[in-house]
Amino acid sequence: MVVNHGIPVKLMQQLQVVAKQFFELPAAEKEAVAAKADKDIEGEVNHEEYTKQVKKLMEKLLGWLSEGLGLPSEVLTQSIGGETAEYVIRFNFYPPCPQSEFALGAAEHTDIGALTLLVPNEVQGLQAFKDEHWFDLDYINPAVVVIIGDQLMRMSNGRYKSVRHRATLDKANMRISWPVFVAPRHYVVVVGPLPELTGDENPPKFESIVYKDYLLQKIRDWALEDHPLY
Ligand SMILES: O=C(O)CCC(=O)C(=O)O
Ligand SMILES: [Fe+2]
Repeated sequence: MVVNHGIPVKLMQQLQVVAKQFFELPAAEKEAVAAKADKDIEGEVNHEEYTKQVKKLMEKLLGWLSEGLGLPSEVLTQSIGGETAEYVIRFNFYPPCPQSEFALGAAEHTDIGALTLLVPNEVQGLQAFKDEHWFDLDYINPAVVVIIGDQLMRMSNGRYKSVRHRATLDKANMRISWPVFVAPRHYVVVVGPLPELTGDENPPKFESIVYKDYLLQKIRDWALEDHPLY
């Protein structure tokens, strides 16, 4: 979790307010807003500014993670395609569920991309799997949760591990989370262990493949495991 992340707290609060308003709209209006390519929402939240700040933070973290591997800071960002890397923001809405012990908001998974920055609202729900147990990630305002994804694990030849995580439902409150994912654009970038990290003593633990093929493989595996796709 990072706290001094540089994303203005006011922007994070605006996101929360607007997402809540959006969720509370009747279904038909929701569709109308979505169809208008977020125009109404854009009026109230400075999305461009938010995206710019998140990208800056993402690049800073990728820089530190590169240095953590003993490599120049730009290596990881470059390896996912530099300026061509794809940033995707998702809004997850988890309605209250009185029988929350029988359901999950998001089934367990690892994130497919390189790195995820997640901002949750104040309702606890995110859990990470470690040492054979699920742990609650406590909500810390205004922290941003950093989740290592599959591509970072593969690029680092396993030195960074992608984190299994899931989201539970709250009995009484709606939970919202805003993850921003960074990943290569599907068709062009080959992702695999960085050559600087492999050699005779460190054979590659992962195959180098085009990101799109990795995605397809993962979706196929999920389908075989009967994982819900979302
Ligand atoms: O809502 C959460 O806290 C987790 C969401 C998540 O893991 C995802 O969208 O990939
Ligand atoms: Fe996730």
